[in-house]
Amino acid sequence: MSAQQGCSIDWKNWQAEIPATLMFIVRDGQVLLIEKLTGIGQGKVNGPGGKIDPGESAEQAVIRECQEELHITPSNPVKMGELHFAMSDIPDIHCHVYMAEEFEGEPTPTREANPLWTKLSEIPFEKMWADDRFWLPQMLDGQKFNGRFEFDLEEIIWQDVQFGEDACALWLGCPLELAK
Ligand SMILES: Nc1[nH]c(=O)nc2c1ncn2[C@H]1C[C@H](O)[C@@H](COP(=O)(O)OP(=O)(O)OP(=O)(O)O)O1
Repeated sequence: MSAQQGCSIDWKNWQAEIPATLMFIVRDGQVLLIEKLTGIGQGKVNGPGGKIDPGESAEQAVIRECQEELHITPSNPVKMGELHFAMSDIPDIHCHVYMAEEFEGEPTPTREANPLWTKLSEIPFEKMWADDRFWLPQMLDGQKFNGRFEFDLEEIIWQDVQFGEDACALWLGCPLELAK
């Protein structure tokens, strides 16, 4: 990985085509991951989530995606981070990342996802997007973050991840949330 090279993205004026979400539910030393069966990242392990629909806030979207993908409804989601993905082969993505400790329902396999309760010490990074190892462990440790990644296909060619309260100041937010 050549993540130390210069970055070709003008992040100041960067705008993603796709606003999206991710949810990580943690309970009893385990995190609820999915094997993603459809959409962007099909075949990878990730948290449940997906695109934000027009008129939705990021929080509404992440709850809806958990309902659609796993038939569960997370309670009291906490926003933990924003991810900015400049991609080479698919549209750029701006992703809002949440954690929760409680949910209603029973995680159920669907057309879109298989639920995978995973020990926090056994997260299968080799089956996940390449960026996850640079923010997911810290987030599961309670740190908020802001991450920017430039990808060439599946490879990270530039990255910057910041943690802590300073990172929250870098969040772009969700325009629809700001408009509410
Ligand atoms: N580099 C990356 N690292 C990561 O951890 N998650 C990523 C990622 N790039 C994309 N994602 C996630 C964010 C979001 O949850 C998902 C993209 O949304 P999807 O295509 O799954 O949307 P939908 O479930 O709305 O699908 P469709 O209904 O098929 O459009 O992929």
